[in-house]
Amino acid sequence: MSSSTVYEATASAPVNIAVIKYWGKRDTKLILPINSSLSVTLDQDHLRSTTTSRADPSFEHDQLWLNGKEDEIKAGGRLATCISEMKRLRKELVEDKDPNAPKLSSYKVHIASYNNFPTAAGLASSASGFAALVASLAHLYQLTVSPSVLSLIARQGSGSACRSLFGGFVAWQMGSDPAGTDSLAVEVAPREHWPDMHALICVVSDDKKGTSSTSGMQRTVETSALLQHRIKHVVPERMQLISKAILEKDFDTFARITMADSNQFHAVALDTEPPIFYMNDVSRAIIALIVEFNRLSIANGQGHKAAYTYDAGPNAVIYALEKDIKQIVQLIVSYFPQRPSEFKDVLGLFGTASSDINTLAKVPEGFNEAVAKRFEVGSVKGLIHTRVGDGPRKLSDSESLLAANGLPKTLA
Ligand SMILES: Nc1ncnc2c1ncn2[C@@H]1O[C@H](COP(=O)(O)OP(=O)(O)OP(=O)(O)O)[C@@H](O)[C@H]1O
Ligand SMILES: C[C@@](O)(CCOP(=O)(O)OP(=O)(O)O)CC(=O)O
Repeated sequence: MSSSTVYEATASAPVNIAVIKYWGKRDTKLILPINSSLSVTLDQDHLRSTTTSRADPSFEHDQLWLNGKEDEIKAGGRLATCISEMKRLRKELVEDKDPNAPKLSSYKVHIASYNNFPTAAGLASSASGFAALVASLAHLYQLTVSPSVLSLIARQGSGSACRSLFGGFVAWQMGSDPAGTDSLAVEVAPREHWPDMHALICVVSDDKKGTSSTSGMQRTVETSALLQHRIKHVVPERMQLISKAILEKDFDTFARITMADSNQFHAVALDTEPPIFYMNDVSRAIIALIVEFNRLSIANGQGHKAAYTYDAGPNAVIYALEKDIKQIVQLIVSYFPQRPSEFKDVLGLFGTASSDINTLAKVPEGFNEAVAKRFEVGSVKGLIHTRVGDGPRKLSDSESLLAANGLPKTLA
């Protein structure tokens, strides 16, 4: 190849939201968890990180820009670890075997990434972000390795990121090797297995910056006795039961376990010294609505029709089957009126009538309206309707985020 060859690749990666939560590390440097976890990958047509990586002998440092702003790559930090691990794979798997392969592992990289949703707003941007980083470097370095191998590296960026290397329903097996070689993500089922699994994300206003997942989970490991019970006696059985429920498309069991595990995660947060609160009054009101909604559907012989889950923040993610999502949106907006412009009917749920979602507010027949008070406009500041999605995608050169001079296009 000529000296003007551009070595570059662009990839996008999805967000994932756990139904069996990862909370606690046995090794903080390698990011090895104290329990296995399981998640649903969300559709990157709606929420995604896109990353372009370029290797060039003229670059002086490894540099990364996130949403157009340079993010420092600290020596020994998570970004530096992921980049150096990917360079190591390039050298071992490609350059050491083929003397003609360009020595890309010795070049510095420029990386530009863009999240199409708010970064660090509790929407798992670190998960899609590190998965997109690893996926773009894997294409740049022409590595023919499985997503599970790449998940070993994404894990060292942010634990939950390892699950975003697959679409569909994904388990992160905790493993037992102290070096972490068996702590990786595996596919439980692809999205095509259960495509009518949908999700409604309720973005809850949150002015205060809470406790980060990284520091919060370490405090829980150090101080919570309840966490020891959870990891020994609760999670292993739940992993089995929810995997089976997914394989059998048994939504009722899936929903029961999902909600129980979210509740227990927030219980171990409360059992931490000093206690950690991630949910607020809005979060708890959404729980009350879903519990009452399920009480009705169980009474009608249909079992659970909705499952809430909360990560390290007040936002709710409600999993439900496609056929039930419309009713759930109508219920949520009757307690949490929306600014008309905020609701994006991305999946065309309401057809043309969706210009003001509030006109469609409705509670189901027999619903006990006293289970929660009605909130002000903006308490839930946005609803995102999405569904189970696929794993990282390779994008074309025309979607590159880097300009010819090696800087992000937004800056060039
Ligand atoms: N596209 C990206 N590329 C590389 N790193 C990213 C990207 N997006 C986010 N990150 C990293 O993740 C950090 C945000 O992660 P953080 O855990 O604080 O928030 P979150 O992932 O949105 O929320 P949570 O993990 O609690 O659900 C950013 O500061 C950045 O370091
Ligand atoms: C509550 C969670 O979302 C916690 C995610 O923690 P992170 O993966 O953000 O933590 P680090 O490994 O320290 O980066 C549960 C989950 O996603 O399983």
